[in-house]
Amino acid sequence: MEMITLNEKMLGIMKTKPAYGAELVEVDVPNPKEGEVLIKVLATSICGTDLHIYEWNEWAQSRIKPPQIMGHEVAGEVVEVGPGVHNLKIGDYISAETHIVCGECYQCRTGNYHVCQNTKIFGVDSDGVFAEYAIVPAQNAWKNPKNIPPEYATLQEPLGNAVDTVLAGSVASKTVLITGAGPLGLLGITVAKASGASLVIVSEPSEFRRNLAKKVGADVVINPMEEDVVREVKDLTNGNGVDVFLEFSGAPRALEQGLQAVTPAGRVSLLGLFPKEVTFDINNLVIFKALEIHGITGRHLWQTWYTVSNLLKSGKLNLDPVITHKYKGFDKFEEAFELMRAGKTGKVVFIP
Ligand SMILES: NC(=O)c1ccc[n+]([C@@H]2O[C@H](COP(=O)([O-])OP(=O)(O)OC[C@H]3O[C@@H](n4cnc5c(N)ncnc54)[C@H](O)[C@@H]3O)[C@@H](O)[C@H]2O)c1
Ligand SMILES: C[C@@H](O)[C@H](N)C(=O)O
Ligand SMILES: [Zn+2]
Ligand SMILES: [Zn+2]
Repeated sequence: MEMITLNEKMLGIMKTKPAYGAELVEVDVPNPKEGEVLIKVLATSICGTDLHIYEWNEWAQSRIKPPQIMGHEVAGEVVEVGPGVHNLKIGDYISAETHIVCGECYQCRTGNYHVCQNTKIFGVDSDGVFAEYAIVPAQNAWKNPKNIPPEYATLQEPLGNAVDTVLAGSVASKTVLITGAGPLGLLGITVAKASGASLVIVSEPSEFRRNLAKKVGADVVINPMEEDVVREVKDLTNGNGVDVFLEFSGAPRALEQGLQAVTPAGRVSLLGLFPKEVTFDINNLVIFKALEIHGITGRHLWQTWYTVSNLLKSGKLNLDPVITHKYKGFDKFEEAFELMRAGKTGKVVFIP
């Protein structure tokens, strides 16, 4: 095993108890076991899932077992390599695919790792990366080029969600409606523009996020609380409706409007998670329109990481306006979570 001298203690944001919030605690720097590496965290970002864990919603109560270090989006440098790791060495810069798949179930053995029946999520089902150091399973590491800024490299995992949604079909030269300009919708906008969409229309109730959507590259923004989304979309597309509808909000009304606004035989990709069952006119809005509909979950693992990495290297992604908050250290983590809760952020990044 390769080793270098490290601090013995580290600061980390820990879900210490089954209740609202989290605590900044000092804990031992962990040791990598068989098949694992220890990284020094260079940047880490907050995902909506971390917010749910922070808020301790129903899903978090059923899944998370405190005490646990939170966080799963990361860019780091390998500082210690555990036994049996041959693909990584000290000094490598890595990020992490968060879905740990079994490789043995029907889906894995037929190439559908993104829906592995035994998926464990790193940072959700195990300690995560909101800390100065973190353990990453070597099989889930993605090697980063050294010239990618850590605050971009940490966004690759959620960028993968956006890539799978936007690029589940072609967008080149097409007209696109995106509903929801939260952190993921914002990433979706830049992926769609970088991939050649001719017109990106964004529906988002929050003025703050509509402004961000504009800065990221949306051609037109609509406030669905005050404007008629379907009429606006039809007016902008010669009455035809958009070629592609990408749902990033999880709002039932947005789903219905998008299905109305997409052109017959158009493509629909659904990433947003709805709070409960949704009712809509499936005959007229899906079947008679002959829509192509995709459910999107996670990423198509490495295939998606290659696409994300190529997009980053192309320099075509406009990520700076998406990163609205950058914190040095974790001291102000409560402020960061509360701002995110209030919808007053794009992506929030910590530089430990
Ligand atoms: N399928 C997956 O694998 C996966 C992975 C990660 C996140 N998600 C889901 O993706 C969605 C987006 O994630 P996020 O972090 O950006 O969430 P978010 O909650 O920050 O963003 C949702 C946005 O939708 C907007 N919105 C609300 N009602 C709307 C309406 N009627 N029309 C248009 N927009 C509306 C909100 O104002 C908000 O800005 C969430 O539902 C999240 O749970 C899915
Ligand atoms: C865990 C979840 O937040 C993660 N971003 C995913 O892609 O599945
Ligand atoms: Zn996440
Ligand atoms: Zn599997």
